[in-house]
Amino acid sequence: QLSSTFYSTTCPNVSSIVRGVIQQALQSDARIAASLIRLHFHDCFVNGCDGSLLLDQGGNITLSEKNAAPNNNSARGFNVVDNIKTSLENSCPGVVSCADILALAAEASVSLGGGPSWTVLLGRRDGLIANQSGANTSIPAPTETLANVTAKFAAVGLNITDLVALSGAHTFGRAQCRFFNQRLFNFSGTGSPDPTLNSSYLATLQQNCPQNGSGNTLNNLDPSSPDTFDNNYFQNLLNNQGLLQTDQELFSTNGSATISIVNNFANNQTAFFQAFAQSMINMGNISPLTGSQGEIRLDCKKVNGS
Ligand code: HEM
Ligand SMILES: [Ca+2]
Repeated sequence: QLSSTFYSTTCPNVSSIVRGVIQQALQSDARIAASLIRLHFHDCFVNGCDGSLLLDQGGNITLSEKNAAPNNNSARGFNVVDNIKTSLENSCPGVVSCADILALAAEASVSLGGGPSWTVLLGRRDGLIANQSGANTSIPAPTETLANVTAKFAAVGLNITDLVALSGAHTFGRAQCRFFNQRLFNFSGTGSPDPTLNSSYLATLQQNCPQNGSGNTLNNLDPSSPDTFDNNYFQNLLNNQGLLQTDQELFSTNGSATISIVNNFANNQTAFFQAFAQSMINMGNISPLTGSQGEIRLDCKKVNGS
């Protein structure tokens, strides 16, 4: 059972310390807020929100989550998590878990980006293991069908409103060409691009991600406001300007119950912000370790004593 007051006597300034480090990091990296919220997502979908994503490979950690396909050369921001941890160890030694740092960093990142604030529930403890195969199977891939992605959310207790709201995190941050270039030239062996791609947006993307070009080139997930947390992502979907296949599918899958949710969020930013905050709380509640389970890691990259 998580609680909003978990650190109120042991680390009363925890939220402002987390926020301060992120604010500092944003000065030199406009993308870092997006990168940090993604870490919380990739942590929570694998063994619950237990900081398992943060463990480096080595010693008893034979196969890290960092090295799993959805994270390798993709998940970033680990150095900022370490800076937050160092700052917290200076103020409240041995008290705040790395799993809670990710939950707090996600909220601060959204709010600093112009999005909603919410009360973060706290008291998660850090796990002792990583689950690389779990990361490979439980985190949705951008080429999956909507039915598959929906099933992966349902597997952790999240419904289609959560799926649509949380996909709205693609209102900021970047994606490498390799995650969507299957849409640009020969979609599903048709010899043509994905028909749900807006034609001028398609031309831009083909230019930035040419055939035989580097798959690592970065693109804004939300071309209309790349670093701002707003509802433009949903307006983009209405214009066939979703970057990932899984983004556009939320609106372009015939008969899907997600369509009316996208329409609502595109027309009503307040409704999106409210739903997003609730869905972040729902995601943060996925199977936390509490009480005497796990530990409070002293270094987010390593299990204590290893
Ligand atoms: C619905 C299924 C989802 C899929 C298939 C998906 C897939 C992806 C992919 C492929 C990238 C680009 C990574 C790269 O280029 O290295 C990305 C980036 C991102 N994702 Fe998702 N994602 C999903 C849901 C979510 C959720 C639930 C959140 C958070 C609540 C989220 C937040 C982000 C953010 C903020 C970025 C940009 C990160 C950065 O710039 O470093 N995504 N996602
Ligand atoms: Ca945006």
